Amino acid sequence: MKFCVHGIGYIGLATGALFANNGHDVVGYDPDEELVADLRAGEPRTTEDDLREYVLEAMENGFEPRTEPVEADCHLVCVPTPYDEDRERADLTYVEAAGRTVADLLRPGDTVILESTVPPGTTEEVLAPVLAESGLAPGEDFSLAHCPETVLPGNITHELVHNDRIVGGIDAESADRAIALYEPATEGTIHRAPDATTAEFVKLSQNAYRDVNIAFANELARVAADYGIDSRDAISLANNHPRVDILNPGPGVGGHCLPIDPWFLGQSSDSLDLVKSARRVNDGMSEYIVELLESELGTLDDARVAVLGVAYKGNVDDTRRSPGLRLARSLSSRTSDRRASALTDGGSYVETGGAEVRLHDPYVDDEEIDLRPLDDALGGADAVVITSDHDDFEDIDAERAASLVDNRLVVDATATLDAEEWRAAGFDYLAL
Ligand SMILES: NC(=O)C1=CN([C@@H]2O[C@H](COP(=O)(O)OP(=O)(O)OC[C@H]3O[C@@H](n4cnc5c(N)ncnc54)[C@H](O)[C@@H]3O)[C@@H](O)[C@H]2O)C=CC1
Ligand SMILES: CC(=O)N[C@@H]1[C@@H](OP(=O)(O)OP(=O)(O)OC[C@H]2O[C@@H](n3ccc(=O)[nH]c3=O)[C@H](O)[C@@H]2O)O[C@H](C(=O)O)[C@@H](O)[C@@H]1O
Repeated sequence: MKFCVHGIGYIGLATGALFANNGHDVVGYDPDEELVADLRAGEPRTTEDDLREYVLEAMENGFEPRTEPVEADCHLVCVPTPYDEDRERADLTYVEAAGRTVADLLRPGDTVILESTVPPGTTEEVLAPVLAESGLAPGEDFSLAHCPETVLPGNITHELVHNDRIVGGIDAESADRAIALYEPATEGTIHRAPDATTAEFVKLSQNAYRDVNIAFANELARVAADYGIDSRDAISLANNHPRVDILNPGPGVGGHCLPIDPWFLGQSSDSLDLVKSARRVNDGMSEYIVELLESELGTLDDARVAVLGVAYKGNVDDTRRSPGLRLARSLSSRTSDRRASALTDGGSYVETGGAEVRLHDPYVDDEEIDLRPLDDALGGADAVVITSDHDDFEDIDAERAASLVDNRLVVDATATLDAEEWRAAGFDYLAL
């Protein structure tokens, strides 16, 4: 069968490779010429070694990256769906643009599947009308379904094949057709949702659930500190109960999914309450760390803070909505304008006064972020904060760090370091 995947970033690339490695003829269309050229040169943009291998295997199996879309039996839409902070709505312009491209190529009998994460109702109310501009009727002349992607960055290749999938069609035949495509290619169970809107809702519920669970862990961390106990010990003990599974506290929730999908979920509803509170708790963690540092150091004026980790989580290079960058902004704006510390989005770090922040991250390569080598970041620091649980950070030599800093204080927000080793090197070691 012939596939055209629209958008071959993190998700489209992996999904295109999945279908190519399962015997289909797949074109990966992306307007980003550099991305396509890199791929054609055998350089997929991924830090995951097994995904790189999987994509290269797919290219040997005929997966073809192109800057032009093609006619296909199945169009898979994997374009970005960012959150528009000003309008407080999902930005669906990429979905609409992809829809128009598909409409120009659509033939009777084709199948269109939306994989991008979208607010409930998008497949039926936004994508279907755009596709209908082709002159073909959705559900009658062609099939249309939503099959949300659920892979975890860091473990994409495994989850691509093994995760269960949810498929919701705009009618029964659309769902049947989509299920028939995913079933032979994956080892997880394919679950049929009653309709596309339910499938969209389910995907957002999964991410909102995780966000709320992490918020609970973050709240427990703050409460545990008031009792002078270790929240992670307590959570680990609590999780021995057969029906309790609390996640880990940390410096806040980053990435482009967990912090925005709860807002997609509530886009056309006034009933979000707990989910909204969870967002506030998670976004408040950077301010909590600032206050912790302030109480330990007395003042942040003229303090130098080494923030280790600008990736949104461990072992990835993605800095979207990075808790480390958010903390850096809060620290650097602390004295000049407290309100600036309530900034909610990613973007590069801008110094505006307050503490001097030095950033280090061995996984990130981004010219717009002033990243320093480790020794430079630690040199003369009054405090060190760990904000990404990178494996590399476990190997930082505590004795060497002690010899570089001015003041031996470390806040290990991700519980990545060996506490005993850092205490033995003379550090005040604080975890969340
Ligand atoms: N990255 C992740 O871990 C996950 C992402 N998702 C969702 O999948 C969707 C895609 O996300 P990513 O792959 O991370 O985004 P990405 O930004 O890595 O890739 C999207 C690609 O689409 C291309 N594109 C933009 N407009 C296009 C158009 N009109 N036609 C064709 N291509 C176009 C871009 O050039 C880009 O290469 C989003 O809705 C996201 O929320 C879902 C699960 C996991
Ligand atoms: C329900 C679920 O597990 N969703 C996944 C999530 O991927 P993502 O990488 O964003 O999730 P994550 O590993 O929980 O990380 C998100 C953020 O949460 C933080 N985090 C995570 C777990 C934890 O116990 N404590 C914590 O603070 C991380 O450090 C990070 O800043 O969102 C992805 C997506 O939808 O894009 C989705 O495909 C993935 O399966």
